[in-house]
Amino acid sequence: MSSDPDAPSDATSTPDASRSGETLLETRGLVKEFGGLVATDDVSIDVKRGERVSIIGPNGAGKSTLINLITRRLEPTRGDILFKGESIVQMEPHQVVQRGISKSFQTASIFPDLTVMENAQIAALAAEHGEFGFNFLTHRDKLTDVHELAEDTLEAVGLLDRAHNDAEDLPYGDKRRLEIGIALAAEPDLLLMDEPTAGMSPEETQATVDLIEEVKEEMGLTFVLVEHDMEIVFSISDRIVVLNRGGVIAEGTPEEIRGDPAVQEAYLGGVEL
Ligand SMILES: Nc1ncnc2c1ncn2[C@@H]1O[C@H](COP(=O)(O)OP(=O)(O)OP(=O)(O)O)[C@@H](O)[C@H]1O
Repeated sequence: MSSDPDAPSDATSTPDASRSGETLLETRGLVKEFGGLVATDDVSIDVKRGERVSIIGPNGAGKSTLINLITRRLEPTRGDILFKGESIVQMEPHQVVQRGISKSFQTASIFPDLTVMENAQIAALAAEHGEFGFNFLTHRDKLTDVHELAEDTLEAVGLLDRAHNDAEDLPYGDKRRLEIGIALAAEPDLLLMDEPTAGMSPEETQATVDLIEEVKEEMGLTFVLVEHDMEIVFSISDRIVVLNRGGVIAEGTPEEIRGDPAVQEAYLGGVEL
């Protein structure tokens, strides 16, 4: 348990969630080569606790590759990734999740035949047990925790009234909300989102953006977003990192990025953002 008197009291916060300003994630000289192709070219970025950072760039710029390196789905060719000051490049993907990095919109994160509540419970159970294994003596308390966590998660993403529907019967936008919920059930410090609004109607997109804002406010979450929709990027980000051909060509606040001629040239061929 936390002895930090400043620690927020809600169940979803970690004991050190109040240390905003601390660097949570850092990549150092990160390189990923696929054969002769340099997909990630010497990328050094940092993300502070509580920040909302968007990664933008043209098709093939290396955005998804960077996310997949951070989640350890891809092996870097060179460089280091630090999370809470600890190198994670030798870790397995599940260990990275345990350290507090969660990615939403992973393919097939939903079990379609199970109810919304069962999906949330499985995610909460995985978060509770993780690599620590199953402890028979604490089974009862753990299960109570899991039920509460699943319920809190569904409430946070606005799906509690659909808890007993089969996941496959949810409308598309609600499925994406459930995916966010599944990622949140792991109680991450850092949420990575790769194109969360892809394939959504304008209404669903707005609802998802509102949800991301709510979650950020309620949970004090730090997130890194890959998104093509510039309206979303400019409205939601504290800071924007621009990639082109694997390298960082600009970094700054939405205002700074909007006025950056190099970004306009590289990213949109000179069209004003
Ligand atoms: N597994 C892979 N094997 C070989 N090349 C790859 C692989 N994954 C990505 N690439 C290449 O690396 C480069 C960066 O791809 P990546 O998917 O990271 O870009 P992106 O910025 O996410 O693009 P998009 O916006 O189109 O999703 C591209 O040239 C891509 O073809």
